[in-house]
Amino acid sequence: MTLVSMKEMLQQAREQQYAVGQFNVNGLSWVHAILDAAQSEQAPVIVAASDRLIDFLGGYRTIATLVRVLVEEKGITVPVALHLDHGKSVESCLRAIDAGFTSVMFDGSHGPIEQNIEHTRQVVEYAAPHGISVEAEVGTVGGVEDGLVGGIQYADLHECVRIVEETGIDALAAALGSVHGKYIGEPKLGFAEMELISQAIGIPLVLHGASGIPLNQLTRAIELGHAKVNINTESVTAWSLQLRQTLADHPETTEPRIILTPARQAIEDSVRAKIREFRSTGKAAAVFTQLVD
Ligand SMILES: O=C(O)C[C@@H](O)[C@H](O)C(=O)COP(=O)(O)O
Ligand SMILES: [Zn+2]
Repeated sequence: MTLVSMKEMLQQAREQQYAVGQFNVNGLSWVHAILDAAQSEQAPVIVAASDRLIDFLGGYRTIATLVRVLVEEKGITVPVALHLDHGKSVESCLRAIDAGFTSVMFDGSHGPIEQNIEHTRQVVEYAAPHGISVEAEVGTVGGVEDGLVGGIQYADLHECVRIVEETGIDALAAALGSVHGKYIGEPKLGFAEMELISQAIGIPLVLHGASGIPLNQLTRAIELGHAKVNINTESVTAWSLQLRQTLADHPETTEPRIILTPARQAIEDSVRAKIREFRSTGKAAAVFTQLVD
């Protein structure tokens, strides 16, 4: 299966009130684990590389080639989108598209709304003719984002409507109380604002900072239009806990396969559990129907 844009999979998910998981890549183990979990669950999936990690991962072309080839080599048949997460500039989004990413997020949420709209529009103008989906962000997700610690700033309804209408994006991350990284205390999402924004924009919402959000709040957010849910902290936590455990259990070993295989399995188990929570298990076939229509 070739990589696909996330447009159709998110429209379908929004209509049927489930969510497609976006799982961030932090190394080769993540690509294996995410693809294997999605395939075994027969779920559409979004494999994401965060712009802040592109150099660490070897550059846009390396990531795009790796994911594309691994999908082929593993015989993955479920729909897979390769997404640039938190794209820092118009240029980085364009470079990702040229390298073979099938979806990009332009994150202009730290600047003024006029600039966010203008830059997002430039990304959409380049992406749309290539069949590439675009996500934008309004408001500020709390916690560590792009290496900066910041507070939560709720998305403004009118800014959300403007960015959708003036740019033609496929999905919107509207910050409504979620936090990147670990939550201190119970997360409290703004469901009243979420309902208003979802109805007003009429396109899929994206939930950033979804690790650690209790299932009841996650389910409500999905029912209110979140068709894409981003997970990184839960998978890196599962990976690092297992890695520490394996090293403690086998202090004598220097064999990478022995050290890394259980950690990769821990990521896969964590991704599989999230796919089930998002109710996207078994939805691959339905997305295909939409893709050929
Ligand atoms: O860490 C990154 O660069 C990617 C994340 O921001 C991702 O977009 C996300 O929202 C994951 O949230 P988390 O798992 O709750 O930290
Ligand atoms: Zn995020």
